[in-house]
Amino acid sequence: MIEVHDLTKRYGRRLAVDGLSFRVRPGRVTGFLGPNGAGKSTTMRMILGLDRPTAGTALIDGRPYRELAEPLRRVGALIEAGGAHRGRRARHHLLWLARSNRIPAARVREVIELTGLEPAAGRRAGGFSLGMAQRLGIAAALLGDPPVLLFDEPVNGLDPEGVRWMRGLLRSLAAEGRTVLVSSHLMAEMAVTADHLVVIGRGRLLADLPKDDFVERHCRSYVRVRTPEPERMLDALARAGVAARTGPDGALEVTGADTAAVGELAAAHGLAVHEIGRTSASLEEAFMRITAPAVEHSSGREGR
Ligand SMILES: Nc1ncnc2c1ncn2[C@@H]1O[C@H](COP(=O)(O)OP(=O)(O)OP(=O)(O)O)[C@@H](O)[C@H]1O
Repeated sequence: MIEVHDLTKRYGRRLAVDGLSFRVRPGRVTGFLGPNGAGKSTTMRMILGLDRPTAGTALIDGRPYRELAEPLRRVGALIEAGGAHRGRRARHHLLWLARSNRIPAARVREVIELTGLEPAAGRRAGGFSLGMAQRLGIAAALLGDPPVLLFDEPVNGLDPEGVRWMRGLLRSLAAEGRTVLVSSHLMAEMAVTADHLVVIGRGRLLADLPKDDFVERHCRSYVRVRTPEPERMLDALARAGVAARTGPDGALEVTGADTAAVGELAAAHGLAVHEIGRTSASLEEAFMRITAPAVEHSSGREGR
């Protein structure tokens, strides 16, 4: 488990992380979401002891990172692709890491297999594609078989096959009962990968809830209906006491009535219907709506 309590980081006049508190539980993928500059990387760096908090605490299984004995066996992280010396061959990099952390060499073979790194294991890390560098970074993170894993924007720059592989890996690590925290600035990506969402903006917590609850709470569901006589349709709906509004493309968005009721109302008024169906606002729209104030505030204050 990861516990962040009142975590704050100030860089000069800029508050990168501002009194953040949340928990990351085992057995599920927790998506750590926020627009660019929201403070995700800074938070992860503080959890990993790479940055010192201005205030507050970040604990892994009840202890700060610096107090963990054999940290590679407690927590693994992919913070930036690779991390290996460019001239060093991938297998040698992993063997060196294993040796310096008293991890048996047999585990190196296992993580190479697990990450699909075999074809590149004998090559120098400097010539790696981003996809291979990511796999090497993940192999290193998994070396100590840690119960807690952090990934900072792991799908950035990956091709579709790499993205699919990464999603599967994150899900299987969580299914094994590990604590998995994954940052992203793309809601659509977390929608397919995460079970739980922690959303931040401008260093502050905006939402912390199961993904399904997020969808239910923020993704308004409505009946979309297109008719050549929208004004008459709006009038009929209003007289029936059903809320509706005109959407951006001219179709009507009706809430509080199901498809059948809307269709029957149209028929009763002799209105032609060209299109009708239930739809819901996308997760991406909901994410933009929630984080928009933080983004606007940020560009206003920082003059970016
Ligand atoms: N070492 C640093 N010195 C000064 N300011 C920093 C430093 N690191 C981060 N910041 C600032 O802190 C804020 C949060 O940055 P951070 O990288 O944590 O955000 P992020 O959510 O990870 O964004 P991104 O997705 O763009 O990486 C930004 O305004 C950034 O410019």
